[in-house]
Amino acid sequence: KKSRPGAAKLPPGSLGLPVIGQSLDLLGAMRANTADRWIQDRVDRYGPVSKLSLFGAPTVLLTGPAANKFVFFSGSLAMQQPRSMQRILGEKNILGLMGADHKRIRGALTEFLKPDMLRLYVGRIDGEVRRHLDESWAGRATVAVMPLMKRLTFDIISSLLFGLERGAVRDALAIDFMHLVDGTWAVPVDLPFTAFRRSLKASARARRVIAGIARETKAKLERGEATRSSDLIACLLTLTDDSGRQQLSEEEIVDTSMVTLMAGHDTSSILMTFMVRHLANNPDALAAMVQEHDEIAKNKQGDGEALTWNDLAKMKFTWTVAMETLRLVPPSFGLFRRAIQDTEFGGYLIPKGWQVFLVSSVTHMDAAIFHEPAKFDPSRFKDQPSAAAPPCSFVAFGGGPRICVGMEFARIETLVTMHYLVRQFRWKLCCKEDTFARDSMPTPLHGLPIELENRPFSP
Ligand code: HEM
Repeated sequence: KKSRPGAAKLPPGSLGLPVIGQSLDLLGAMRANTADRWIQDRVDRYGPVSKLSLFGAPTVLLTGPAANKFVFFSGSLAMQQPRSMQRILGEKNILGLMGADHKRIRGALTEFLKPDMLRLYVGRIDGEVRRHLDESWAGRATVAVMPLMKRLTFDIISSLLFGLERGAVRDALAIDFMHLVDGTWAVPVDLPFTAFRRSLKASARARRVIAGIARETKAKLERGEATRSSDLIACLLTLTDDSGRQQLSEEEIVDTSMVTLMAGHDTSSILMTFMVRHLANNPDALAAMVQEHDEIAKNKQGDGEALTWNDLAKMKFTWTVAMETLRLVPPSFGLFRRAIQDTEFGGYLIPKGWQVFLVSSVTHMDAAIFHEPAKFDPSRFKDQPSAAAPPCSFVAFGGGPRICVGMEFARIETLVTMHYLVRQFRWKLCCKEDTFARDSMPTPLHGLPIELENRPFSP
């Protein structure tokens, strides 16, 4: 029998110091890469549901597959994005929307990010990856992987979003986005010389550029020089409601583009960076990947022929390497929600207005779900690539109605990049320490410098 909300009691734990709570402790642990331990210690002490306070709000910390399912599907929880993020990405950005508004914008994004549409863009991604490797990797003795991957994923997403080719506009936008990301987790006080002020300025510049591109694209569509499948912005501009009116306002189109630019390059660059690191430490996995990609290359007409959708379908082992990398180093450490009404989980009350903080690492490192969880072992995802584990156990992309809408896109760009990387190069890590800071995304020491060599022999 379901108990009446209000009958349950608050979870165990302490709310800590006023205002500060445990935020500084947690942020410190994230920077020292001991946050997984920090969370596990709390779970050992209080169980999978406990209270604390983070970023100025009383918070319930949740971990484990049942908690994941609750957070992904509960109607009592709303998305919680930091105020700083909302100011920077725009008031109408999808992360802040709920109900019908969320559905409409998510529907518009899905129109563009669905496999049927994405298969048209494999060639364009292929071109971006090859050019990037030729210009920034080939012939160098050492490179820092993370900044290069950030630039590559930024170039790919801006090409697909706006058809924005290389050049001064794209370079300026890339720099604005670097500043913009710095302020998304800042205290949202607009004062001179703060990261937040710099971020807001970068955001305003980026928005002007995007609004300009939207106007140009609209004119091109009217003149018949662009079609709905030209790029995301053309796709958003051509969506109409039942009465034939444009579905999204200009503000919504700009905000949606801002989120997609940010969400669409920061996370996947981390995945690719950590794949490079894991492959350097795991020669067997690298050898299996090389075999997979050599096999695909054999069926191509010379070096010039771009990869196709069918080639990507053959990169099964490579995707297990990506999944295993995401399990060990999920780009988002945790997801935030807010209770919009009193609700209950695991016999405890989550009062209206409280924050919920869902941490994925406890699930990903649970030995009952993933045998020998500390071991890098792509084969655990072999038989059921997307669900080797029980439901809601692999949560790097979230789940439920707000599961990452760019998952398929991330898969494509990762597979294309890895194909050319393992075909062309061999590498060694320059830093032996296997550690990274979480800031809030995983950041390897010095951007992961590697020694690079051309692959001695490509069959
Ligand atoms: C390895 C790469 C990626 C990872 C690990 C990742 C992870 C996630 C996660 C965990 C969420 C859910 C957040 C939550 O529930 O609080 C999410 C949502 C989202 N992601 Fe991704 N993401 C990746 C790549 C991308 C790409 C390439 C795009 C765009 C092209 C993208 C766009 C989005 C958007 C727009 C949402 C919000 C969806 C909504 O609220 O309905 N992501 N992502």
